Amino acid sequence: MKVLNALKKHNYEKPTPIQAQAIPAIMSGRDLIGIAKTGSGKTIAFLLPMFRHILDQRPLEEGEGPNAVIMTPTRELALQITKECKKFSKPLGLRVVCVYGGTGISEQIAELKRGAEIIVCTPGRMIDMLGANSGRVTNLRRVTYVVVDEADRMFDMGFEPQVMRIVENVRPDRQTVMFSATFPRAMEALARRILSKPMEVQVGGRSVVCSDVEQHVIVIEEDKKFLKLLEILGHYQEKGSVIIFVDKQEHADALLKDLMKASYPCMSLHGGIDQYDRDSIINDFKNGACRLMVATSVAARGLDVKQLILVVNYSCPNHYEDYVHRAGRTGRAGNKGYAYTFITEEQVRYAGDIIKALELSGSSVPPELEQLWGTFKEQQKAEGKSIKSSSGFSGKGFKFDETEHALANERKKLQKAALGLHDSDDEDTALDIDEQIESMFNSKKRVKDLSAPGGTGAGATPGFTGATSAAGLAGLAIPSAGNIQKLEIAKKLALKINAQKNLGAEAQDVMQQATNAIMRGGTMIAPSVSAKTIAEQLAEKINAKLNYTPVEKLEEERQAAEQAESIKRYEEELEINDFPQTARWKVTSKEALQRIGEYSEAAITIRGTYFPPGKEPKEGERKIYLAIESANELAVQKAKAEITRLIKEELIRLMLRQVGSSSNEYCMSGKPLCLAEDGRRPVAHFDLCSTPANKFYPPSPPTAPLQTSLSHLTAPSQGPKPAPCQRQVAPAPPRVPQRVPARVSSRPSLKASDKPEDSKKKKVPGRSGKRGRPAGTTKSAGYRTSSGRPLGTTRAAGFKTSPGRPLGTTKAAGYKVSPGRPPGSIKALSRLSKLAYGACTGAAFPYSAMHKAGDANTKEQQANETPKMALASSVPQFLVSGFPSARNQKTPPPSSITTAAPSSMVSSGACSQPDLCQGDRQSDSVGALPLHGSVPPYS
Ligand SMILES: Nc1ncnc2c1ncn2[C@@H]1O[C@H](COP(=O)(O)OP(=O)(O)OP(=O)(O)O)[C@@H](O)[C@H]1O
Repeated sequence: MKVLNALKKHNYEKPTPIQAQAIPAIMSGRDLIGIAKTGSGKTIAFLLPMFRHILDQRPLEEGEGPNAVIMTPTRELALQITKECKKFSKPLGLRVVCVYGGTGISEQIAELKRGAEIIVCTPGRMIDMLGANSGRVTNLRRVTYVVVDEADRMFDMGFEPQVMRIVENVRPDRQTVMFSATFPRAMEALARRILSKPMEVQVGGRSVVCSDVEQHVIVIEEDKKFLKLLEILGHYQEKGSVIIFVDKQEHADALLKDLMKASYPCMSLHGGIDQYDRDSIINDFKNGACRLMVATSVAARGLDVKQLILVVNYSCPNHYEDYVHRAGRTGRAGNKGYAYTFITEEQVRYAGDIIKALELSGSSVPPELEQLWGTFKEQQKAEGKSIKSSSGFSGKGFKFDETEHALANERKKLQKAALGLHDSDDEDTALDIDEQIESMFNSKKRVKDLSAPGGTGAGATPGFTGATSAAGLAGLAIPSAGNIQKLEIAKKLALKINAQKNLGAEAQDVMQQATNAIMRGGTMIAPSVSAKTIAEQLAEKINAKLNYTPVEKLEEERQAAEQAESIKRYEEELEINDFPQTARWKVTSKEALQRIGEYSEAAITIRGTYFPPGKEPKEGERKIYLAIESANELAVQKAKAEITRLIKEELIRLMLRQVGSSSNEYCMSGKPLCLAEDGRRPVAHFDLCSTPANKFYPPSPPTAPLQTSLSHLTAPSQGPKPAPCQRQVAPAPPRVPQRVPARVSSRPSLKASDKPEDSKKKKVPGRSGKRGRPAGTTKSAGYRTSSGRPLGTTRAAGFKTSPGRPLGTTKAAGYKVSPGRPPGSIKALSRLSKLAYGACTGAAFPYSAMHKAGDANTKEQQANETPKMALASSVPQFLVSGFPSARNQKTPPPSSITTAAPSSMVSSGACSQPDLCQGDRQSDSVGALPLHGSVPPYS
């Protein structure tokens, strides 16, 4: 009833087609992929079933995390969904928190601590939150409903590792739903890994421009574009709001200035703008305070502005999906809209996608565009080149310009490598990393057999013999401290066998006599053989001939095998000395060791000494290594796999950073990114995982091309020493050898240079304060507030400036620059680095470790936390009206609902990527349940 009232209040009179079909399907408890055109109301389609789902759960208790998590690719979209969600959550008494990057984390932490049933988030900040305050801010233990909005984008470059990391830490029998207007098949296959037997609801075409959008494409010369824009604006501006899309941040700022000069008040929105300003720009645009906005594709998805009448693609979109989403900012919720696209002859390679979009949506293709494309195709054919579709998801990623495109490709390859997904063309990258890690580990394995004094060390390697290897009985004649313990065990075994056989001392067998001799410390003499032993041996011979095994012997063998098994010890050593410092930190910190130990149930110790590059250990010394030990071979393998994963993740992060630095990247001083003296980038630079203040190093020599080999990360630099940097205030940390105690269990005592960054709290004198505040000044010293406003002024007082924008200037004056970045400089590469960040933080909470870390009742608790399915009877009547049989049917009936191929179909060739389609979860009871059933408890 409360939902119904809210629907009425916001004039939602009847469900849109996607809502009518997706809502009952989700309420039946199934995982779902929902595809429908832009502006068709997908948000409500996943929100309404979510409220029902949450209301069926027991209330949250103190310290418990949310019931539902909604993930989106952009901050603006996260805010928009939160707003939409609040329309319903307030009357229902549910709490929503929006967790997104670029803004103060403390407010979000405070909100989360108060408790929230729903979190709407961007994945990167969500990972931060999960790791914050040792997981005490929020957790995923109560999450049973997960939404991935704009799912294709979320599984495109950049977000996938983060999304996966979050989803993998939610209980496996969760309900997961995904929505988008575009969903290329390749992306869908990837996304299906987190779904369980999903239904697919597709309304209209798969990736088609909404039919309410009238599309126009104009082939035009670059220098005539602005005049044409003014002509179009003159026609449409007074009818509603207008958004103009450009390809780059600097183009957005330049066009903004030109439009201001032409007396069009406008704003610009792009990734280089401070998040506080981005939020207020969106607000102003949505409420009509400003009706003209120049934006990059950051505003292409999800943005819902009711009165938006016109979209102008001032720069031609460089992939199909981008075109569909940009055009979809208008013509929403049944309203009419217009989209104009400028394309120059130089951009002819994008013409194919535009033609495809026009054709699929039933619009006419202008003859000059067709002609341009035809000529291009012929040219390509003559040159023997093939023409590919520039879908954003066929390995090309989300392009800004050619350089960024190349960098994005490299990033994508590395991310795929991290996830173990290989394309034919990037297979070598993944293999390279795995092989190189394995070879750098220089792994040494051994199995210690402690079941008998003469036990052999299987797979023993040089340097591993000694106590455990049986060097013959003669070798055992001088018992060492090590073998006394083992001999003791052997003795007990022998005594036990004798007791079972009821043999006297005179009937001791050969081994027992040998043991006694050893324990006495003397040399072994020839064993005396009793008549009973001889009789037994004879009996054994007869039994062997008759192929008969006495029952007692069988039992005895079983017990012996059990005993032997229980005292086997598996060991493996992984050398980590030559990995980059941060990679070593990742696996040697106290928390990491503890976590890996808990997860794998193996003991991990740090041994040896760190040797810097070029130094070799002397005799008797060993380079730093991790020793994994367990009585269970599987535990050792698990620990090794986790260590490898952590190292790989860190190496990939470092390589991604290298990708970012292989172009003009700006450090906070506004100068090109500086490298450390050894040619590496300063560790803390853009590294949001580490807490120390930013380091400033001398400007780099010309950047080297990207290398996917690990050698450049580990080998010392040969390059010339760069000139001193004006802002250099903190020298690179000295690389000194350090000794690590021979056996350190969970608390390694590492020296400063090998300690995790966050443990170094020392402030370097003279280092600048936060947000570019000069050292020594504080906020209260009147310098400025955290958002760049002079102290004492309020936003309302008209001082709402971004950091760096001169006071009194307006956003529209084009001064909106991020701190330290010169106006007009692009920040896309730092954004790439930030995206890479997910690869580094997310590892902190493997599912099992997280659940183990909780209290002892975790499993019991989880069993009680069964996600109950929402009942179809709760579907608001108005929603069901367009869908009358929804209440009584087990599966939604309309023919437009296509149920996704079950695994059996997949394996029979229904899908080209069966391995991906089958998903990780083999069995899922949710999908198989009838409409009114309930999900079995998770245990
Ligand atoms: N049943 C309904 N009746 C009327 N308006 C609706 C209904 N459902 C949603 N809307 C409105 O339609 C607009 C578009 O909805 P929404 O943003 O959910 O679309 P979308 O499909 O998610 O679009 P995109 O693919 O661009 O993200 C919103 O303004 C929303 O309030």
